[in-house]
Amino acid sequence: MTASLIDGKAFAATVREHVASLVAGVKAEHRITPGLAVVLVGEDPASQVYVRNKGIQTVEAGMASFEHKLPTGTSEADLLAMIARLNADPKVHGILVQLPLPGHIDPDLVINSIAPAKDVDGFHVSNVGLVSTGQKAMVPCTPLGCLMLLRDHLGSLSGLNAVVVGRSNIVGKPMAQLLLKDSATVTIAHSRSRDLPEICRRADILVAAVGRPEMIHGDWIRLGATVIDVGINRIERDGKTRLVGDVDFASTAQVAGAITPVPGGVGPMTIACLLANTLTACCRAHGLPEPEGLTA
Ligand SMILES: NC(=O)C1=CN([C@@H]2O[C@H](COP(=O)(O)OP(=O)(O)OC[C@H]3O[C@@H](n4cnc5c(N)ncnc54)[C@H](OP(=O)(O)O)[C@@H]3O)[C@@H](O)[C@H]2O)C=CC1
Ligand SMILES: Nc1nc(=O)c2c([nH]1)NC[C@@H]1CN(c3ccc(C(=O)N[C@@H](CCC(=O)O)C(=O)O)cc3)C=[N+]21
Repeated sequence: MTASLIDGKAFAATVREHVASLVAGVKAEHRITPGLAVVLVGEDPASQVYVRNKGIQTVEAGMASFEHKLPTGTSEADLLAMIARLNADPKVHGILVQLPLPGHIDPDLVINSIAPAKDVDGFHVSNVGLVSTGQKAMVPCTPLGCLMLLRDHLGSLSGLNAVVVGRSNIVGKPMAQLLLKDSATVTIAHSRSRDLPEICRRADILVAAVGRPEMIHGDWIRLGATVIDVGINRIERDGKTRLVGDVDFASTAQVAGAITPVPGGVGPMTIACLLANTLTACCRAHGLPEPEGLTA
């Protein structure tokens, strides 16, 4: 069997177009421009690339982009003060603080200082609680993007065995919550799990969010499974720098029914969902009808 490709890049483009057309409507009818503030502390080159891409795509969708680049040595107090200003700024509907933060700053403290209604990453404890109890929330962008791809590919997830490899607060745990909400039977595996290949072989849906290049092999995959590869790993091969996922694409594509590529899979969906969340936050802030089809 040869897997079909789940084209996240193309799907993300349709999500961004949908967002852009709704943004145009909000601007024309209500004279409101949705705004996203992105805060980057430090010089991490990968983070700089992501932040630049987010800024470009925000503007392309017709929204306002506010980028705040702070030096590595910025104190926690100064960062908290900046977030307080953004919380109070009516032009800012969404706030994203790029992770990871430098070691002297407590990420939980920073994330929980963002106004929950502006927390477009969905990382604030109150959004975590709202998602896990199935209430209206800001849903984390990467898991939301994965869910959109899965629903588009499979229709219903009800009753399917889903295995999430990875239990981070930003990907694994919220992914598991969303799969559970869609009535999948969910297993969360991690570095202490025994016999990971055997656990993965039970999966109708396998979501890999590990951060280990090409760790998951084709012989761990159930025939016909749907594989979502969240991993973004930069490696050296044949003297070139390449981007690979947490799944060994070549061997997995022989067995799976469908698979997301890296690049061009989950990554572009993450940014599309960030734009969608910013529009949703803007509509909620102004009492406008909730945009349809953009959240979980
Ligand atoms: N496409 C996108 O938009 C995004 C991609 N990513 C990528 O996704 C990947 C995961 O990110 P993130 O969740 O932040 O990473 P973290 O490092 O926070 O979490 C990794 C998880 O994988 C588990 N793990 C590590 N090694 C193993 C192993 N050998 N076997 C089983 N489980 C293991 C860890 O287990 P334990 O808890 O026991 O340590 C942990 O739960 C990375 O490649 C990252 O770059 C992240 C965010 C967005
Ligand atoms: N507060 C916060 N929120 C995040 O959502 C967040 C974060 N911090 N820190 C880092 C991770 C990582 N992340 C990615 C987003 C897009 C791509 C993406 O678009 N990737 C392209 C390729 C990009 C390239 O070539 O480097 C692709 O997969 O096709 C990847 C990774 C968001 N993250």
